[in-house]
Amino acid sequence: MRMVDVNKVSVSLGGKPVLQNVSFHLDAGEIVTIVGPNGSGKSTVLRAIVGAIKPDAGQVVMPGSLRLGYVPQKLHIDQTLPITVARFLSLPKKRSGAKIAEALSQAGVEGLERQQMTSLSGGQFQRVLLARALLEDPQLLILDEATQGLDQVGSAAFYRQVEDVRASLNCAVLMVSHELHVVMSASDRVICLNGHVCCHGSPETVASAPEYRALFGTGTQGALALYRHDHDHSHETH
Ligand SMILES: Nc1ncnc2c1ncn2[C@@H]1O[C@H](COP(=O)(O)OP(=O)(O)OP(=O)(O)O)[C@@H](O)[C@H]1O
Repeated sequence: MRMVDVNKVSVSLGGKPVLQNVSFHLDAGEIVTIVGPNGSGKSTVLRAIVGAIKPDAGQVVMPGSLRLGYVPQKLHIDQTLPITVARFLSLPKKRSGAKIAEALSQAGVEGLERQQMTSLSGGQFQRVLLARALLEDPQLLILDEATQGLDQVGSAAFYRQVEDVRASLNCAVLMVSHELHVVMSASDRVICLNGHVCCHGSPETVASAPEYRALFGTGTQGALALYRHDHDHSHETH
């Protein structure tokens, strides 16, 4: 089932063209990753999808009833502000203890309710943000650089959690990341953006596309193979 159609979208910001004629789609249950250099318009596409920006041309088509969950890059919580995880998850909407416990468990951080937000590790914090998005019971989960500040092992673990969430909720996932080899391996399809769609397809197709290599070099594919090996726990000889 078609979930989101980004149809020939162009956006200018501050008089500068940021997106030109960008088209792609997202089907139910798919994990799609947008990669691209700094300033290539990745966040702008997400903002157009969530309705925070109106395209100058083209349109984003999706069912009006679509439930979205959004995981931001980072959220700053004042170190002096005492707030527990359970309370944080009950803002702005009051949530039942059972619903909070379920979302934390789906995000892989069961039992954190009574911890202070400021005492969480980087990985736990991002998972609490994931839990917050899951409280919406999303049909589409959007993640914008959700693992900034985590090390590579932490990022890989986070994106594996996202794959588990997709498998159990059957939601579509659209994410943006700089960690090419990690996110690409967790994706069904990859869109390489640089103001326009440079190339798209399976992670392997994109990693070997000349347009992608021109932007990112050739280093990624080896890392991709390594991560896949790691991730599958397959032990065939290569
Ligand atoms: N409100 C704004 N006014 C003017 N220019 C903007 C505005 N927001 C973003 N831009 C510009 O639009 C371009 C694309 O920004 P965007 O944040 O979408 O890129 P990105 O690919 O997500 O970048 P990064 O990887 O650095 O997060 C950048 O050149 C940025 O400076």
